[in-house]
Amino acid sequence: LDSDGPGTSSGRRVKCRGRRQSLKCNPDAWKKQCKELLSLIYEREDSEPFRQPADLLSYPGYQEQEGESSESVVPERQQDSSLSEDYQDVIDTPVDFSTVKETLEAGNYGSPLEFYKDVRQIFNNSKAYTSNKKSRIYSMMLRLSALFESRIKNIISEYKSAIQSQKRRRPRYR
Ligand SMILES: O=C(NCC(F)(F)F)N1CCN(C(=O)c2ccco2)CC1
Repeated sequence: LDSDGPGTSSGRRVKCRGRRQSLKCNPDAWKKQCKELLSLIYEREDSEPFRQPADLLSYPGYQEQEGESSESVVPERQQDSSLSEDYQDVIDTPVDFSTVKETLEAGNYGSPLEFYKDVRQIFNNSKAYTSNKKSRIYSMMLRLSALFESRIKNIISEYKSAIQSQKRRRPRYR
């Protein structure tokens, strides 16, 4: 916990005095922060392979968009669109950003930690599926994962301190 500055000899956190709406104390602030983080992810071209489920046969379309030699984007295991059997064999828990977005917008995440768990599954699936650490999609995942981790850690620590300060404060009689 960062220091509260002078006047708190006990070192107790007084940052959450008064209205809960202030940024540091609102235990619901994480929802908007995660929506904003998801928008940022969608803006990045690196998220394109992860915006829809990989078991669709839309994969061949992906090569046209790339304009690069098809080897660079088609997963090493598959040079044709039969990705689905292979992908489903290898990946037990397929997840993509469209399902994460729906869950968040439906209010079906109870905390940013649940959101974090699903997004990390997207990245872990990509690590599990790739057979070549130099593949184009794998390198896209690495960049996106670095961006995500740098942003989610503050969302989670603010959430944890908001619920901590909620527990320690005197019960308020309504
Ligand atoms: O088919 C898709 N996405 C759906 C599409 F094509 F509509 F965007 N993907 C993304 C997930 N995959 C990977 O993480 C991966 C690692 C190494 C090579 O691929 C497989 C390929």
